Parts: sequence; structure tokens; C-alpha cells
Amino acid sequence: MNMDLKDKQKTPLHKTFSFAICGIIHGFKAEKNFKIHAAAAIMAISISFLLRISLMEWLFVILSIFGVVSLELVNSAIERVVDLAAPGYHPLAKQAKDLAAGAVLVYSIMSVIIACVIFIPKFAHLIINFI
Ligand SMILES: Nc1ncnc2c1ncn2[C@@H]1O[C@H](COP(=O)(O)OP(=O)(O)OP(=O)(O)O)[C@@H](O)[C@H]1O
Repeated sequence: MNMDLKDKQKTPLHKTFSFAICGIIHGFKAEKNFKIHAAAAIMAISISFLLRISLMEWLFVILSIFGVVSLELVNSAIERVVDLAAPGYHPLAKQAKDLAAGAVLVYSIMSVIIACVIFIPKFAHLIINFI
């Protein structure tokens, strides 16, 4: 046990980094929700460029995108640990997965609200100028 801990402490930084990259790539390949988030992120970034949002607004857009992706990765990790610990039906397994999914949903709702606050006035301004 002590040997394992010692070996772990010796893991070089570049390896830890590459494990994390592997996790992101795996998440993108294995999780359908990742593709949905990626499509939403590309759309948000494109609209942000088109509407020439401010630096502060960019910070909120970036925070929303990275926050959802990070939470989705944690959600996927929790799903795998739950499947490992409780392959059959278990009420606690259901609670753990539902709670993790709830965290993603809460952050996603916040991201949609941020998008509405930033983009709707700019779209409205464009439409008024067009008319
Ligand atoms: N071992 C289990 N015991 C009880 N309920 C479970 C268990 N596994 C999954 N569930 C229930 O089924 C739901 C769907 O679980 P699943 O593992 O398929 O994840 P998911 O929501 O499809 O996620 P994703 O689409 O990201 O893979 C969970 O939110 C939970 O309510």
C-alpha cells in the first residue's frame, strides 16, 4: 500500500497531464452529451464573434462553456464509479447518478440564462436597426 502511494507520488507532471487529456478525449468519444455541448459551444462562440461582444461578456461565455464541459466530465466519472460499485439496481446508485446529472443541468440552465442576457439585447438592437 505504501509502495503504491510512493509510486503515485513519482508520476511525472507530463504523464498526469496526458492522463487528463486521455480523459477528455474519452469523454468526447464515449458521451453523446459531449457532442451536444460541443455543438452549443461552437454556436455560442460563433454568435459571440458575430455580435462583437465585450471582453467582460466573453469571460462569461468562456466560463459557461468550460464550466459545463468540466461538470460533464465529473458526471461521466461518477457514472463509471457508480457502475463499478453497483452494477445492479440500487437506490443509492440512482441518487448518485441523478445528483450528478442534476449538477450538469443546473450549470447548463445558468449558461442558457447568461446567453440570453448577453445575446437577446444585441439581437433586439440588430432587429430594431434593420427595421
Ligand atoms: N445502478 C443503478 N441503480 C439505480 N438506478 C440507476 C442505476 N444506473 C442508472 N440508474 C438510473 O438510470 C438513469 C440513467 O443512467 P445511465 O447510467 O444510463 O446514465 P445516463 O443518464 O444515460 O447518462 P449518459 O447519457 O451521460 O450516459 C440514472 O440517472 C439513474 O436514475
